[in-house]
Amino acid sequence: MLWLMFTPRANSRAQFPLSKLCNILLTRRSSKMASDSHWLTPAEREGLLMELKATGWVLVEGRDAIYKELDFKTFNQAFGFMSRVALQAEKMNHHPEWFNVYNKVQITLITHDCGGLSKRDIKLAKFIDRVALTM
Ligand SMILES: C[C@H](O)[C@H](O)[C@H]1CNC2=NC(N)=NC(=O)C2=N1
Repeated sequence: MLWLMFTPRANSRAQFPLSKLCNILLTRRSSKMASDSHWLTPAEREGLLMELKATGWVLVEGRDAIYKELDFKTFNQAFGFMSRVALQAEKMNHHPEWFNVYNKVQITLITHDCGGLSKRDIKLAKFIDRVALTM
């Protein structure tokens, strides 16, 4: 009788069956695979990089990243710009590497998860260009 009282419930595993665990792992894997679709094909990459280079983005040496320097009239404008970009970056779960002094903002975009440029960098770069035009 005492043995029965201290033995874990025989069916405790049934509350979290192996099939449920497999489903969770498979779902994780497929959402990771979905994020792989953010890769650029060589043709996409060439075209999109041409567009971005025309607006002042350059390729970083020794790293598959893009870089741009932006000048504003005041610190307030630079910081206002950064605030708008920060909100978008958070929405996209894609964050810039950036540096600000007074009215200047230097931005590097790269996808750390894949160690290179992805569609997310292009999307954020285009957003950055649009916001900069409104400041
Ligand atoms: C775990 C989380 O999804 C990652 O660290 C996100 C967050 N922000 C990110 N930002 C950038 N620029 N690249 C990433 O790969 C990245 N990954």
